[in-house]
Amino acid sequence: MEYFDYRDGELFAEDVRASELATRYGTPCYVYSRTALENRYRAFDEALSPVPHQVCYAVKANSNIAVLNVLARLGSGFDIVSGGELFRVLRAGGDPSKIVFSGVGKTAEEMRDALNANIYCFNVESESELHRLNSVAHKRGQRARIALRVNPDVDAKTHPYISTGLKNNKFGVDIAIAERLYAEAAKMPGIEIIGVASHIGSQLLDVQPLLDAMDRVLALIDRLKAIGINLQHIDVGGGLGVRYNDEQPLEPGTWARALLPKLSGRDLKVMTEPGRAIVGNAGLLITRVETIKCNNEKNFAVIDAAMNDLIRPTLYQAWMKIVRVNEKSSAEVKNYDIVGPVCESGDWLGKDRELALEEGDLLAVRTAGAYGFTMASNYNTRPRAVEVMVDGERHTIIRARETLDDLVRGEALLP
Ligand SMILES: Cc1ncc(COP(=O)(O)O)c(C=O)c1O
Ligand SMILES: N[C@@H](CCCC[NH3+])C(=O)O
Repeated sequence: MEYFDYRDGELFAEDVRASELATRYGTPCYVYSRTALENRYRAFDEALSPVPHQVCYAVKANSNIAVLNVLARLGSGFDIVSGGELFRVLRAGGDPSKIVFSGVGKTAEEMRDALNANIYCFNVESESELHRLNSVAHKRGQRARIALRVNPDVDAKTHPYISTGLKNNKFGVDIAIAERLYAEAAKMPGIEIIGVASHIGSQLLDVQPLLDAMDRVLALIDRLKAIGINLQHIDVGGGLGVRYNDEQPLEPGTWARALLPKLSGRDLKVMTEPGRAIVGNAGLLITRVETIKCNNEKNFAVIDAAMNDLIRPTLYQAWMKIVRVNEKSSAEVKNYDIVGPVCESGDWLGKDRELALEEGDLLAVRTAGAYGFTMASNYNTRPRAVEVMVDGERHTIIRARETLDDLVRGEALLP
């Protein structure tokens, strides 16, 4: 199902004209579809329905509290990586008993906050973290429920910046030492072992690396059983990709049908942490062409969105689809680099795009719901964009555009 589709040549977000949103809220403007979010969450929930499971949406992909709230209402849990994300989930009405806390550098303060909230599980990523968590929890007279996030050393075949399950990545505990660490954890007074986790990378299109990782994790689970450590859950991570261009994404149903048979006969709850696959195609970024210019026979369309709004193209050389909001144009089709106003040559959202453009035209960057706004910055003292949620014919601001005062908040002149 398409949530952002053309009707009579005009791009709609659900039942609202994208041009109406641009006029009403200004540009650049992130727009999310509530129906898309809900349907994508349900696709994961239903795919895992044959087994006890919990979908924990990865907050980093899009952490707006309205997005989190829509998912929390459907029963979603959350995968967090910071005290800030914990705060957001709680503010959004998320259930702490469905929170898993990943991340390689949890501070003692973050651990205390998460213990205070009584989250479901810490995904421990190093030996040092295990000792720190034990000591923080024990001092409070608590036991922290943990899974070790193991690094299974499989190649997820994705961009090196978003691959996380290889030996040379900083994530997780080397699976070769996991058994020893579990045995040590079993003796720690501040630790209760409940599971195991792995997450091998993002924008995965092939199920095989996920199956390979699972085989290694299941072998570990068997070794642990042999030494008397029985786990309650396996967290298979997130990472399913979406279609930016012509990729064939791995659908939740296909993924689950490949994964679940491996678990038959095992009494394990399945946890998963999808981010991009839930929000990626639930969002787009509307932007306006400010200036058309030609340098040395190269055409540039300078838009009012920039690398500070959407850094994926320049950071990962990610190809993101850029379309006209109004398909019709009397302008000549030319080859453009679509660039922002930021003072960096790397400030581009698309290169070599064949488009008919005039100054003032509206464009939309598709599949911008994941790792879009959450990676935005204020570089060049640019206020971050407004975020809007559409639900049928309704539309609401879920984050106001930043003001100039917002940008200097907390700064001070010398006395
Ligand atoms: C531990 C963990 N879980 C879940 C995710 C979500 O990944 P994705 O958005 O690719 O589903 C990430 C990010 O890659 C992660 O590091
Ligand atoms: N930010 C990355 C994904 C990061 C995954 C985090 N573990 C992207 O936009 O593709």
